Amino acid sequence: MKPVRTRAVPKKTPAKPKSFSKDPVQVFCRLRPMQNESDESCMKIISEQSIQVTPPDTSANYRAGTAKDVIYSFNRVFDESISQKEVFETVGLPLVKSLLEGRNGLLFAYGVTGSGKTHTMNGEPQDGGIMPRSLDVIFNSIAHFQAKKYTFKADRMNGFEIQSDIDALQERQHELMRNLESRPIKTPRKNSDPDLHFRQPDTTTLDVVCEDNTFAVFVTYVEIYNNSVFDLLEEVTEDMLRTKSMQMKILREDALKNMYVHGVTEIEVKSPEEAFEAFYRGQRKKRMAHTTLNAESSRSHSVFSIRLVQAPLDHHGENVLQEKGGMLISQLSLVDLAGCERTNRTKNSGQRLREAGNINNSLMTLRSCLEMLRENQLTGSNKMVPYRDSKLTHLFKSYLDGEGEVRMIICANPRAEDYDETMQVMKFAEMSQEVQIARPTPVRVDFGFTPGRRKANQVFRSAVRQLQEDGINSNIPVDVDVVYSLATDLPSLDILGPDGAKVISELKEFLQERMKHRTMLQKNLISKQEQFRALLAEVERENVLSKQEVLSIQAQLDQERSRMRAVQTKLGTMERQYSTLQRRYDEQEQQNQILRQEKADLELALSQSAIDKQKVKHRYNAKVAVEKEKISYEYEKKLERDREALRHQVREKDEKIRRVQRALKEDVHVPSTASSTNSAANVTSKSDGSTTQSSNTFLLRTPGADSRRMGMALRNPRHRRSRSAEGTGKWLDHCPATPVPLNTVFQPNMRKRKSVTKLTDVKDITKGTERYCLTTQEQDTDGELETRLYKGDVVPTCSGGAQVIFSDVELLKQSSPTGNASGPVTRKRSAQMSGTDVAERCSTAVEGHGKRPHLLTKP
Ligand SMILES: Nc1ncnc2c1ncn2[C@@H]1O[C@H](COP(=O)(O)OP(=O)(O)OP(=O)(O)O)[C@@H](O)[C@H]1O
Repeated sequence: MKPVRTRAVPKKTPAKPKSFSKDPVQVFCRLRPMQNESDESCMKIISEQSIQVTPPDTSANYRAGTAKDVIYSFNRVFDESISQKEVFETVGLPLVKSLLEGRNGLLFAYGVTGSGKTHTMNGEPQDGGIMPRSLDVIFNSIAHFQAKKYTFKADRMNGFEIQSDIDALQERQHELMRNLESRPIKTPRKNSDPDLHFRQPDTTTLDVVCEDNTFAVFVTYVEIYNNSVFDLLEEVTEDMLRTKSMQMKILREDALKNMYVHGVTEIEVKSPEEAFEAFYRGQRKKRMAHTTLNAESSRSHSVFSIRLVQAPLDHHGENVLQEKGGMLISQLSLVDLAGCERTNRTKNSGQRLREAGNINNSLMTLRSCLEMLRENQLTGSNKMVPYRDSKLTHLFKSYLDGEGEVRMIICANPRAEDYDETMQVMKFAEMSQEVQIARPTPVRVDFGFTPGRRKANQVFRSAVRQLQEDGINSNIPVDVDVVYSLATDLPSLDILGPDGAKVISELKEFLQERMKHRTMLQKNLISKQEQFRALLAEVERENVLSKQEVLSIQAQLDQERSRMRAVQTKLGTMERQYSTLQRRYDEQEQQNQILRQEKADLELALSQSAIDKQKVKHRYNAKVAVEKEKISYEYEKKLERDREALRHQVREKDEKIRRVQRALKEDVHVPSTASSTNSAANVTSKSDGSTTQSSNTFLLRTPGADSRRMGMALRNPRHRRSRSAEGTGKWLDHCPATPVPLNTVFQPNMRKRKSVTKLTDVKDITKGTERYCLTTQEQDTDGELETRLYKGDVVPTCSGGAQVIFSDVELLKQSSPTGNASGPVTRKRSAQMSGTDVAERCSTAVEGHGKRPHLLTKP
């Protein structure tokens, strides 16, 4: 059977002017069931459209004393027992219908964290949410009208191109080869991934599609995380997946002022299952996290977009018309917003806290945009709406500012703990209902083709097939072209009888009909010409816009290239600097290594030498102790011997004296034999009173025998002054207050000195004094005067005082010429002072004399 040949004149509907009719944002509210039976509810549904919220005792309102019941009204309120299907039919299905009819739609799921947004949007495989049901309905509705894959191809500027059958076929073959050759990188399945085998598809079919069109479905899935857009369907390497370093996407505006994600992966799907496969692939990359309030909380806003592309079939009702103008693109965006949350409840920190901050900020911007839109619409003002403050609002600018059907489903958890946050959500939702959005008006171009041509073609083809099967020649041409003719053929003009007038009137009628028809065709032609001109103008406009866009993209590209070059140069410089620094660091590290080694060696040597020193010290201490003992023993013995000798001498002297006395008694005049025995003898007085002395003799006043008579020592050229105190330093001469005059030249030679008899001021010893001399005088065992000079160096101490380190003892001793053959004065020097004696003297010296200094008894 030949398809119906119509006489329809091809009409092209001119582009409709922008619709000025507006619809408010439709808002629905869904309560989720309580988790625990013991939880207190703060919400009560009072009608299909209204809900009452009562502040619990724990709420901020209650505490502030401003608590009161509030009733909120929405397009519909769903209670806890509502089914997913019912929610879909009320909220989602009208949007799917609009999509199939070529209108754009946007659905937000908004609410506090854990209130059931994801549950409402996605649901479970057994009981799907709005998204899977929408896909089911779309594919059910276009099932028989789908275009072959790759008939439509995304042009990456938010538009589509129609490919020829051959190109589409080639692409299909390439895809097949690709799939055979390489296994695509698959994101690992999570345990939480649903098993689609148990899926219960929605069987609803909408009978609104234009049957003479062909359809294709494309899906994109993006997330807005920390105010950046990421493509969840982008093919990523395993590394990128592991490190979650996906590339950020930018938002752009197309020629028709629609916002889109530049370079987003748009996948053509031929069945709901293919769409789910893509969705769950993206879902695995979506940022989810466990929080206090939700075990699987979305940390980003996710946008799953379904784009439906439809284009009319040609006049045969068989192939897609290769006219870009006939294409109609509609989009449904399903947005699962991340839940608003108060950080003091979630106890989030670190990355979770930053995410929560970004989520709350973007939701706040959405709120501000809708508030500003409402204000502009109510007051007629034209304040700037801050779409660009957040990627979320920027992406949906074309809906809010332009055309589209916007709906919002508020998910609420009725438990009392969520009251404060839920109130904010409710207020925002109620306010949103006052925002008006322009009603979308799909522009369909009428090419004047016969409606129902697809069906006619199908019937015709099946008839041809049937004829062929029956063996009948079925080469029947198909022609459904529009017929342009003035009318049917002229009626017969032969006037054969008296009824010629009738023929003439018929002819007249025919001609009038023809003239009418001609006028109609002329009008039609004129209107077609106008439409064509308008179409041409539109095409030209699009062309100009495209050229402008190309130019701007070109300029951007150039800019990007030059920026990239600059960055590369900088990178090169940085790399060089880095390698120099790295080299220096390595050298330094080597140096440090060597120094550390040397330090370790030195420390080892030091500890070894300390051990050696300790050993030597022990050895010498032992030796010194032995020597000391030995010397002291010998000294004791010698002392004993000396005493014995002295006693012997004393006895002899006594004996001599007694003999002298006896002799004196016996004989009063005694010759000058006493000169050899008298210690004060052999001094002759001169007439001028000066004293002279024979060589090698002294006139000495000993404190013992001669009592305390003073006299000048005779000078003996053989004797020099003591050199023991020579030197440049300043001396502190510490001598007794009343020294026994020695009458000797053997005085210490202190050029610079300060004499003290008592050390009362520490400054005496600390200020400028370098050397110290302590003079003591005492009697020896023979009763002779023994003068000792203890000399030492003054060394400052760290506490600001001074200490004296004795280094020398000088002994000045005199004895009677008769009692000691070795001479009248014996000078001994000793550097061997007992440590304890020196310390005693030293402390006495430094602290000052409280009493007379001790006299040393040891030589
Ligand atoms: N209406 C409901 N019926 C049954 N279970 C529900 C319902 N709403 C939510 N739930 C359950 O509550 C839990 C949290 O829900 P969901 O993940 O959808 O919350 P959300 O609002 O998306 O949270 P977030 O903003 O943190 O991502 C899930 O286990 C979900 O199955």
